[in-house]
Amino acid sequence: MKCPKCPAPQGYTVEKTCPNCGEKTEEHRTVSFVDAPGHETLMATMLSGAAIMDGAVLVIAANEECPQPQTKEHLMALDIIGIKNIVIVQNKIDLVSREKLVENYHQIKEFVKGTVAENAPVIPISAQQNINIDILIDALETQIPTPLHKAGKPASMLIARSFDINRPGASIDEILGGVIGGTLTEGVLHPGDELEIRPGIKITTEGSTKWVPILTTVSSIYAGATKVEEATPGGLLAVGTYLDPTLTKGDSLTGQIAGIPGTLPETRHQFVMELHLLERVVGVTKEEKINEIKTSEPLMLNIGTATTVGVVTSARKNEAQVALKRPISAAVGAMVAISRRIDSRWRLIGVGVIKS
Ligand SMILES: Nc1nc2c(ncn2[C@@H]2O[C@H](COP(=O)(O)OP(=O)(O)OP(=O)(O)O)[C@@H](O)[C@H]2O)c(=O)[nH]1
Repeated sequence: MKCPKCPAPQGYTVEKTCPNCGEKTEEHRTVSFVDAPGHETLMATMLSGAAIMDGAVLVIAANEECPQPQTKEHLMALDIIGIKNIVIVQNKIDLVSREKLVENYHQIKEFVKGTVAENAPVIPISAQQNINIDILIDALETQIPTPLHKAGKPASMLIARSFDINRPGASIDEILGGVIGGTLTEGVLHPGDELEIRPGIKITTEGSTKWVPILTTVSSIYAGATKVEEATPGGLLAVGTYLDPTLTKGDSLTGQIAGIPGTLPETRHQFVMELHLLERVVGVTKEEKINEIKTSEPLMLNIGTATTVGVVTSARKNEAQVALKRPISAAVGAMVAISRRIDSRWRLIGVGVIKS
């Protein structure tokens, strides 16, 4: 929300009235946040979220040495996935002296040198004490613009969640079918639009298996708690459909793509990707060199919101072919985050670009 009278940054507020002058605020922009995982969580969560992000806030604690292994891993992921709109937050400034703060700032600048975050602004804040949050919002506003350019294409949505129940408090006419949650990567979506979902459902008959795309119609759209008549790229949506709720139950459609029928990328059970491997494994105390990808090794692959395991069927220096355990719908040129199992955890080792 923004106050029409007070200039930014004091004008931003979550309140319906401006805390500064009492004027009624106006809705300025809807923003959704995807949290990155804590120490024990797999990188997949962060990588699958990364595909739908327009920008990133890299939070660094001012009272710790920078970089921490996890921070390194996350910056590397942003770098290779190609998220360029970044704001660095130097948090917990209430816990350190001015000298320590400056020292930590120089560590941050040294750490991001030569990376995608090299020129990102560093905003010192205290989340707990509510210091400089308005300045941070201002920085987000300029560094991460609303992705208007994506709206002029056929609607395509990456599905991050799917549910068998409607939102609590939904009216009776809305309780119709399964709900899919995610974000539009392109295009504009309205209630009443037809939707195709790919790869769809797995059907096994007489020992043979095939994946069949699902067709449905949008019944309602929510952006956060607000029912909307039009959804555009940016922000997380809950899209009501007329699907049998058993099809959307328990995140069963997570990783699939929904869009205007006939415009979605083909379903792939295997593909060849061009490889861009990192030099070293990041995020482990001893940074090991990354060896070449070998035939028969299993890899965890993140494409959009999909996570699948692929077994390498042939490998050359800059190229690998993988057979997928679970098919995906993805276009040529789509980015694949590649992880390898190292010391019982999946670790990011590079990216691939789908060739065929
Ligand atoms: N003093 C101080 N403490 C803070 C500040 N921000 C967060 N904390 C504390 O730091 C701790 C960790 O905060 P979280 O929000 O859980 O951090 P996180 O990065 O999500 O942690 P993970 O679960 O590991 O991802 C909590 O105890 C917070 O109260 C701050 O600005 N100042």
